[in-house]
Formats: sequence, C-alpha cells, structure tokens
Amino acid sequence: MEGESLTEVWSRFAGLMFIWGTIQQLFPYALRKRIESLWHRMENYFFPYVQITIDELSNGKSNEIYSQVNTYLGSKSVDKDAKFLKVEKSKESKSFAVSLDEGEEITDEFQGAKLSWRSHKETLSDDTTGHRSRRNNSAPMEKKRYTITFNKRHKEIVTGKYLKHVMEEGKAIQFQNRKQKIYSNNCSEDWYWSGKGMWRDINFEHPATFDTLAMDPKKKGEIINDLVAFSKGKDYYSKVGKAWKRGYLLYGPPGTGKSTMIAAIANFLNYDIYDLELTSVKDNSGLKKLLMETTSKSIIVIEDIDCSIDLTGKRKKKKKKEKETTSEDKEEDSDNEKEKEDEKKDTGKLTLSGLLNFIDGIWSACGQERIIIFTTNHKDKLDPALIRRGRMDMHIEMSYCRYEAFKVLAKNYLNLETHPLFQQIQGLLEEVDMSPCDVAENLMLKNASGGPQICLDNLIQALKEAKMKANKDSKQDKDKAKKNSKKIKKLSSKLFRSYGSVQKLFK
Ligand SMILES: Nc1ncnc2c1ncn2[C@@H]1O[C@H](COP(=O)(O)OP(=O)(O)OP(=O)(O)O)[C@@H](O)[C@H]1O
Repeated sequence: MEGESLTEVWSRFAGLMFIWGTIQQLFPYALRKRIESLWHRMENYFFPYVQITIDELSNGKSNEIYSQVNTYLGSKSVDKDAKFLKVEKSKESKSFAVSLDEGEEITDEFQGAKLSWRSHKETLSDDTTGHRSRRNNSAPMEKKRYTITFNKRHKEIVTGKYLKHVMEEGKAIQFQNRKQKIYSNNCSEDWYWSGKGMWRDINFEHPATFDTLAMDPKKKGEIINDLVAFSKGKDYYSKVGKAWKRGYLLYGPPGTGKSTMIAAIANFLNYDIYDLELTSVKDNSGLKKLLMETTSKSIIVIEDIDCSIDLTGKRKKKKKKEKETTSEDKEEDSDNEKEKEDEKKDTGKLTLSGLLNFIDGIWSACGQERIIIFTTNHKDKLDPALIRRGRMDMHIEMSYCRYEAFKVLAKNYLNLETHPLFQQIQGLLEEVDMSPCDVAENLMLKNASGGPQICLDNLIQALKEAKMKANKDSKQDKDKAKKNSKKIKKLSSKLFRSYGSVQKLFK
C-alpha cells in the first residue's frame, strides 16, 4: 500500500509466517511465549494492516452489502485506472452497470485513510462443496467476494464511517439506475387472489420534465426548490421530529398540466408513483393496508380527489349539528347518540377521518421520504381539513396558458425561441383563457410538409375564435342579467302597486 503493491506485502507476510511456524516447532513453551510477544511487535511493524472480507453470499442468501460495494467500486473504477472491468445489465435497471473483474485491484481514499479493494472469484470444486451427486450436470459453483485492506490505525474510520459511506453511495447509484415504476390499486379480483399484493406495477416512462412543463417560471422555480429541500431534508425532519413527507395540492381547470406536473416531479426525484384510486378502496382498513405496501422514495397520488369519493358530507353534517345543539340544548344527548351510531356505521367504509389518518397517521411515517399529491379541478369543493397546511404543504395552482408558458410549449413542440408572430400571440393569451393542453394541440405538426408558421397561424386562429366565443358568452350573460333585472324591477313595481291598493282598502 502506501508506496508498495499489495502483492509485495503479501509475499513478505508469507515469509514471516514460515519463520513463525519453524519457531513454534523448535522452541520450548516459555521461550515460545517471549518470542510470541516479540513476533506480534514484528508483525505490526511488517504488516500493520487489517483486512475485511465481504462475501457475495451470507448464509446462502445474497449479501446486500456485497451488491452495494460492487456498485460503488464500479462507479469508482471509471475515474481510477482499473484495467479489467465487467459490464452487466439487468431487466430492472435503466442502463448497464460497471464492476471490477476478478483479481482487479482499486484504491480509494476516505478521510485520510488509504484503502485497497480487490475482487476475488473462487470456483468451488465438487470435493469442496460435497454436492457431487446432486450437481452432476450443473455448472461449477462460484464464490465471489471483495477484500478491503487498510492500515490498522484507520480501523475506526473504516468500520465506523467508510463502510456506511460505501453502502449509502452504492444504494444511491442503484436507486438512480433502477427503472421507475407506476403502481395502481385498480386491480382485477384475479390479481388480488393471486397473492401478488395490493398494487400492480408497470414501468414508468413518462417523458415530462420541469424543462418541458409550461408554467410561470417563478412558480416553477419555487416548486423545484421545495422538492430539493424536501429530498435533502432527512436530518432536518428528524431534528424537528416530523415524519419525512410532504403534501402537494395541484388544482386548476382541466388540461392545465396537473398530471404532467406529477410526472415531472417523479422524474425529477426519480421516485415511483402509487396511483391511488379511492373508488377501489373498500374501507379505512383497506386504505391502511395499501399504504403499508408502498415503499419509501415514492409519490402517492390521488387524482380528482373531489370526484373520487364523498369525503365532505359527514363533516358538514357535524358542523350543522354543532349550530343546532347550541340553540337546542335538550336535544344534545340524542344528537351525541346519533353521531356515535354514524361513526359505528362508518367503520365499514372509507371516511374522511380514514383519509386524514392515511395522510398524517402514525402508519404514514413508515418508509418515510414520501410525497402525497392530490389533484382537483374544484379546490372549493374540498373539506378544509383535508388540504390544510401541514397536510397539503403547498397549494399549486395550475392555470391557463400565458405567454411565459407558451414560450416553453413553442420550444417543446416547434423548437422555436422567437418568431414575429409571438407578439400577436402574447396579446391574445393575455385576453383569452386557453389551457396549455389546447395550446399544445394547436402547436403540434399535423403533417410532415407543415412548418412552424402553419402551427402558429392555427393557434392564432383558435385564440381568436375562443376570444369571440368568450365575448359572445359574456354578452349573453350581460343580456341575461339585464333581462333579469328588468323582470325584478317590473315585479317590484307590481308588488309596490298592489301594496298601495291594499293600504287604500284598509284606510
Ligand atoms: N403545463 C403544461 N405543460 C406542458 N404540457 C401540458 C401542460 N398542460 C397540459 N399539457 C399537455 O396537455 C396534456 C394534458 O395535460 P394534463 O393531463 O397534465 O392536464 P390535467 O390538468 O391533469 O387535466 P385533467 O384535469 O383533465 O386531468 C398533456 O399530455 C400535456 O401534453
């Protein structure tokens, strides 16, 4: 190590071992004891190293540390001058993974400690394994392992910190390289009975990113900063004693990009998505079971929460009851009884309190590092308890397409950053409410011969038509309002006149 190769160190060590063996055979016990202590001092001088072995298998099962070390060293081997590397790719990973080939050595440094890693592979013969009769035609068994050698004085750093660092880095690389999944609880009966769990998954390969998401850049920046702070917030959350999770409420008209935003968040953090269909959840305990099967570093999404289930009724009833009971104290006892009965009935179904428990109950902290997203087209329809800060930490309005958002779409769809027609479009977008979805639809090249000019013309035409329609609608609304006010005037003068004649009658 420091200045000499491992092979040299090993051969020196083997020489010393030979001498020690000879001494043990030739000398009496008392003398041997003296020599033993001298030997340890010499050993420390000539070989002041510690070696740790990490086997691929531990008690016949795959050793998690080995796999993380393998990934970590593979990533290190790219900058170091390792010559013999292997490349592998599994179905579950996005790209190939590099690792050290057998016999290859690599050095690493950590907090002043120099470390030497070596990859080993041993082919076990039938005699060694003792399984000849059973494995006659099978391939010979292989035993893979890594060894790490370092100076004794760094033992504390290596066992206390370095190995933890290697495992964390390896895990993070594996996480980045895995294929993202999207899970759904909307499964057939057959699926449930097959015992494969409550979620069904497929690979998640949505191309949306924050770069392609059309929205106000300032708002986009705030969301990105919030996500970064969240994903790096492990220590902060544990310091303040809060579960490491965050809730986002996305609201706005249809086609403004709520689902696209979820995909962009998932891609940004490399998280899996659990698309929770509340209408497929039977009751509160079903919801809890689903939650317990989700993993950390994931996003739990409930889309169109206002349509999923009636979660507002019971609370509204309760509030109404509260008012009534203050004026009618006598009925208090019977009301309480009724409420208890209602609660009993609720045990067999999904309730608002069940959902609130799902968000911030004790079970929701299991697994940690989780994001919960609700989407809705009608924020006002939701129970305030469901979306209060702390549950839904950030309320994000996804709005109609304005000029800044249009520029993102023009870049995405037409690769245009500027165009003489942009000014006209800017003016129209300030007057007309059009969703990014509809703007994008007009910007799509419908045939190969069409160019950006045609798309921009199409968009201008669509915006003008939308403007005309909006004007017409507002004129119709105004006319309606005028008519209504005329009717009210007529009615009130009629009432006034009849009131006058009634008064005359009584005089
Ligand atoms: N802000 C946006 N940025 C980029 N593309 C968008 C945006 N909004 C909508 N789109 C485009 O329109 C399509 C529909 O958008 P999306 O499904 O995200 O809207 P939504 O708000 O979730 O609609 P809904 O409320 O109907 O579910 C997307 O596939 C995307 O191509």
